[in-house]
Amino acid sequence: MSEEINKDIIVENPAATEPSSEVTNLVTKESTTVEDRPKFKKRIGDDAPPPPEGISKSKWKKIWRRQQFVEHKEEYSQKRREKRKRQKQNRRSIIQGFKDRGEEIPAEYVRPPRKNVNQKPAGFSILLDCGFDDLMNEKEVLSLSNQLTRAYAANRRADHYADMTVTSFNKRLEERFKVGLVDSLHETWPNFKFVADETLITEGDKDKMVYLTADTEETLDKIEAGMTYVVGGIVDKNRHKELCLNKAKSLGIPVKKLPIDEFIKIDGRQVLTTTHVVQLMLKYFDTKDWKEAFESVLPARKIGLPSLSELPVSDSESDDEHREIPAAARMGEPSLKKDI
Ligand SMILES: C[S@@+](CC[C@H](N)C(=O)[O-])C[C@H]1O[C@@H](n2cnc3c(N)ncnc32)[C@H](O)[C@@H]1O
Repeated sequence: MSEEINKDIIVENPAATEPSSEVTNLVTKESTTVEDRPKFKKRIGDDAPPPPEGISKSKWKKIWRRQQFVEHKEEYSQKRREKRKRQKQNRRSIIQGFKDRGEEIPAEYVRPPRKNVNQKPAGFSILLDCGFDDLMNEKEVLSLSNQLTRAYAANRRADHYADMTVTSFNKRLEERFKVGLVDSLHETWPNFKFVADETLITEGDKDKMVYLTADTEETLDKIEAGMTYVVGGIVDKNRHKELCLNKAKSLGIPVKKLPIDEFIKIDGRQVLTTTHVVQLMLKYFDTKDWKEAFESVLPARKIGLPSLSELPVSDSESDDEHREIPAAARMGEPSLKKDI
């Protein structure tokens, strides 16, 4: 099980200390007594014992968290299932309440459809260059396969769909789809092909191609019909610096980065996940507004807004549905925080 899932598990902290004044201000002005104050959720690892000598506090937290997760895996899964069930029931009863009162169901309770029936072709192509199998470990290949399924889902929902192809679909990535993801029926996905080689990249018309990479000063201003955009299909925690830049250079393909600085301030590195890049391109093409695309696709924490776990929560489970979270998360897609 990935650390990603581990980190997302939050446990009630019965012995929670009083919230800081900064956080309290965010909560509610009426909360004056301790009993009134909303409960705070605490992440596993926050209550780790003091670190052994020679290990930093943050590293120790990670080790502790992983250990706790392994030991209590089944218990956590069970809690998660129960919580999801309660949330579902809660949501259903709220919706039923609106129906019973003959009121319109508010937008936040209406789930976006899984596929967009009014889609139009965008006229541009995306090549997901997955020729980096040898540079990933098993977990990263698995993560990449999940990212591809999310890229496909995004392409199904967008108002304009791109023509997408996964290249170098061989080795472990192919194996993963043929075994673990066999039920996804990937071979039947519309507008989403899988090819074993990379001739579409190596022999494509370079004048109509852009290889996207964070490692360049050239900025991509707009997404244009008729163009082919290559996005690196790799999860490497940026171990392999300038990998795609160098590949593009060696093939004579122009490189460009997303116009992040022009529109938002990103906390940390500007290397995004493959899926986020695809989602951003689709969103931009639909809206022609980079700011909106960045704000709706990237996780709040990444662009300097409070993340889910930092926000105070009330007793009501349904409050989870009202927090400020990116569109992708609102659609029930897992965070890609650790997936780059
Ligand atoms: C996780 S990154 C891969 C990082 C890898 N070390 C590299 O050298 O590109 C996945 C892909 O998303 C695209 N990408 C990530 N951040 C980007 C950015 N800021 N601008 C343009 N493309 C980006 C690139 O195509 C990149 O190969």
